Amino acid sequence: MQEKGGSTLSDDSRTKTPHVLTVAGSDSGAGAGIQADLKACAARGVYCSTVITALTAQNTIGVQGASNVPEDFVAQQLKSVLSDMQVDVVKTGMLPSVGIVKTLCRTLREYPVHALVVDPVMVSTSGDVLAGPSILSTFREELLPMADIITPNLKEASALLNGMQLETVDDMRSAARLLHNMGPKNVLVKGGDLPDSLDAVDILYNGHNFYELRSPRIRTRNTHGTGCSLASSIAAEVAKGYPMLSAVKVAKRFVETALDYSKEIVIGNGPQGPFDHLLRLKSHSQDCHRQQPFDPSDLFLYAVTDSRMNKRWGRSIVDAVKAAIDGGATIIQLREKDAETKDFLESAKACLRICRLHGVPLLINDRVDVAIACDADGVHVGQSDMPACVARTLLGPEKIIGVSCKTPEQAEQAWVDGADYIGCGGVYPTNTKENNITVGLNGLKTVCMASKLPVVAIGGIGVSNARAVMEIRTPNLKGVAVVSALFDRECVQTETRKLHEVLLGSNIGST
Ligand SMILES: Cc1ncc(COP(=O)(O)OP(=O)(O)O)c(N)n1
Ligand SMILES: Cc1ncsc1CCOP(=O)(O)O
Ligand SMILES: [Mg+2]
Repeated sequence: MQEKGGSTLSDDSRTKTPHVLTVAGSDSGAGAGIQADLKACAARGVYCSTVITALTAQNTIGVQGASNVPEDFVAQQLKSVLSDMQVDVVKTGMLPSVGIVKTLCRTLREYPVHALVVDPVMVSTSGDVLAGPSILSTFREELLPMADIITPNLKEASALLNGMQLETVDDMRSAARLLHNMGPKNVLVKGGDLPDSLDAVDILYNGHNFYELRSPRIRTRNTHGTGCSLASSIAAEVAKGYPMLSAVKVAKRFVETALDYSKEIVIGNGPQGPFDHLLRLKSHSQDCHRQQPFDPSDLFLYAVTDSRMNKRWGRSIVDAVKAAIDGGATIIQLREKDAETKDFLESAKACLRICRLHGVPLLINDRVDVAIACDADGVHVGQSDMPACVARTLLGPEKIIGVSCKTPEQAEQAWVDGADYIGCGGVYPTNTKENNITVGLNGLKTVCMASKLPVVAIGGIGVSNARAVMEIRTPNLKGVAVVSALFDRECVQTETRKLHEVLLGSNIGST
């Protein structure tokens, strides 16, 4: 690894960030090329710098135009990055001229890196030529011998082997051996285009062993950029320090997961769409998305379910949630301490559909994993649950996070951790939560005054005392959270409605 660089910090004061430099062409449609490399590296948690070799005008239909970057400007970009930025792995994609390949090889000799991943891009997935045959001999003589791995598809392997026919897995093994003789340490021949195969088969050869890497073929239109993404994901794993076989396996699993996730996304009108590296774009029907960012007035009447109570009264969680919403609940928390994870997830998905239809946010108590799995609107965590800052990292910036707090210090920490609201209590004694210390109205007031976040009061609250709670009248107190007074009753809807009226009568939520 090269050590050149201009930092004034001493080495032991720095944490090394894994860094991939991609040397490739720009794809205006952002499915492949530099753009795919950036997304793949971001998804794999690795920094990615970029040297652009060509600009292409392309979309899901094909490549409409290409313009090479002048060789000396490619050289300048390479030098800028490699002389300063502690690159671990260089990954190459579209190298459109002999001059650019030679420039790259020369610069890598001057600034050696830990590993070189070569995706010998020649033809785009749409069939357009991105690097002509004139380049083949320079690839063979200069670039391939420097590579730690090359990742040709069948067409590229065949072109590098003077048109050798590749139709079977045995052919792929022979090709891998012949390509290995050209100098790269590892060869991954990708068999995605192999005819008559149910599985996708790739062959990895390291000069000693063949590895046949099989996975189910994913039927999707959205495969544009898979080659670039696989190569940059391999580069990312190698940059993290993984050995080549592990890097290839993890990279393949990542690309397959992303392809499978993106099977149905629709971008562009052409035959080959891009896929979603960050696993975020899958379309949910309009009514399935929470429309609004968190609104503190949602805390007005906060219904918190309890599986034991619902069981006692012979109703499902879904029925309980429906009834609470019909009675006027403004936010729901599923607090299912006894449920099996699988059942909890199923119930959560069903409740989420109802909540989304009514525009009521649904949070999950304690279980960040369940919240992620069902795409709930957020979580509520206590002082001994997953820290809110960790939940925030896992859930992302848009989800709602509530934290239980009994003191101003805890409220301050919740704010620092990126929470959206705090739940303060038990205000009154409760049988719903064992060994829970009661803070009383004074404790509630102290926390509300100190908190930078909106507050919902919880613990022993019902129709008879909700008004007294709200009458502490601090601007931060936005509502009450209630379990037994709603769910340990015969008719959830009636009890919720009564509480709703009391709260409206106390005229809060408007402050
Ligand atoms: C709105 C609200 N406030 C407080 C709590 C209590 O959370 P926690 O302290 O984690 O206790 P459990 O509910 O997990 O027993 C809450 N659930 N909701
Ligand atoms: C979960 C929780 N956290 C503090 S008190 C409490 C229980 C609230 O239940 P109830 O509304 O039945 O008193
Ligand atoms: Mg908890």
